[in-house]
Amino acid sequence: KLNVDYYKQTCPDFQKIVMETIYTKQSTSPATAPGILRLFFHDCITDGCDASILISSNAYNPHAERDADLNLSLSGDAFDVIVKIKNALELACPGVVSCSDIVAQATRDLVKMVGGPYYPVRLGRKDSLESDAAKVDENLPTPKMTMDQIIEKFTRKGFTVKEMVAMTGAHTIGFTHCKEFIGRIYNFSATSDADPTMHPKLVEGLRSVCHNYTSDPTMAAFNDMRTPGRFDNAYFQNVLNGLGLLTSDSLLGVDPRTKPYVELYAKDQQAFFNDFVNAMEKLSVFQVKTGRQGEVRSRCDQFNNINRA
Ligand code: HEM
Ligand SMILES: [Ca+2]
Ligand SMILES: [Ca+2]
Repeated sequence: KLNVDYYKQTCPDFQKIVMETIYTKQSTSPATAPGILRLFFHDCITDGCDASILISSNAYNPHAERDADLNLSLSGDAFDVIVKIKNALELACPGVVSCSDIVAQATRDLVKMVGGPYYPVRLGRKDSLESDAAKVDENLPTPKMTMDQIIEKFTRKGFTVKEMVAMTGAHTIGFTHCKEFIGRIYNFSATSDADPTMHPKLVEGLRSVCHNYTSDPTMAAFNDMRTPGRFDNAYFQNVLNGLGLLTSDSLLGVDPRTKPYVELYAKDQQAFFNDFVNAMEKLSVFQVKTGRQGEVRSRCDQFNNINRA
């Protein structure tokens, strides 16, 4: 049903418009690429790649997905670039391109723009007719989960351990807010101030970044302090060197089910890119809606019937 040429007749400039808009946006706002990659993951893993995450709450639907706690830290730049692409597309070919296709295509283009691999994006998704904050927690992994719990979140949806590790290589770009790792750098345990598996230099650096995070909760650290803006395999090298930021990142380098992949990707970037591509192609078509299961929204943040609950 989905195919790469879906808009060839109906919106021939689709690819060009997405490409030009992301390029301008990323050049001025480097948080865009990591922001949209995370947004895409959160959208797809919660009932499929259907732009459910873009809906804004309103009086009829007061708890839309993006208002869930785990989605509050999604980057404003990511939502913004989607609005910009949608506006340009509505001028060129009104009512044709779905928001979910825009997110999928823009994610691929932005990953490529910051140094990541290219992969084909099949098109023809419809946008969701629901968006419910209550569905988020059960679907998303969190940094304090055990590896059993994290693996279960992914395998329940048909993703293998290898695909999970490859996709989490996304942490090679972007930021994490201090509150996500603060327990690792202060008062870790009765016997240790900091998580002993974390490199002392990283602990020191993070303490300085986060020293007043309670008064300024926007404080954040680079996920990959070595090449923070570049999509490469440095994340996996970090994980093996005690430079993983989240507890879940560090666990990937320890658990016998995930460690072999981390070791492979740390020394072979091409192996990481190949597995990332395969996993992202799979994620990109996860539970997509077609035909009457969805609609092409005219605004990405609203259902076409704005009274929809
Ligand atoms: C293994 C389970 C995972 C956990 C526990 C996890 C958790 C997190 C957390 C807590 C943050 C920081 C958010 C913030 O403070 O703003 C983050 C950031 C990020 N995550 Fe994950 N994540 C996981 C897997 C993934 C996957 C599979 C992807 C993509 C396919 C991904 C992409 C990202 C990106 C790109 C960022 C940076 C966002 C930005 O800079 O705006 N993560 N993740
Ligand atoms: Ca979704
Ligand atoms: Ca990097």
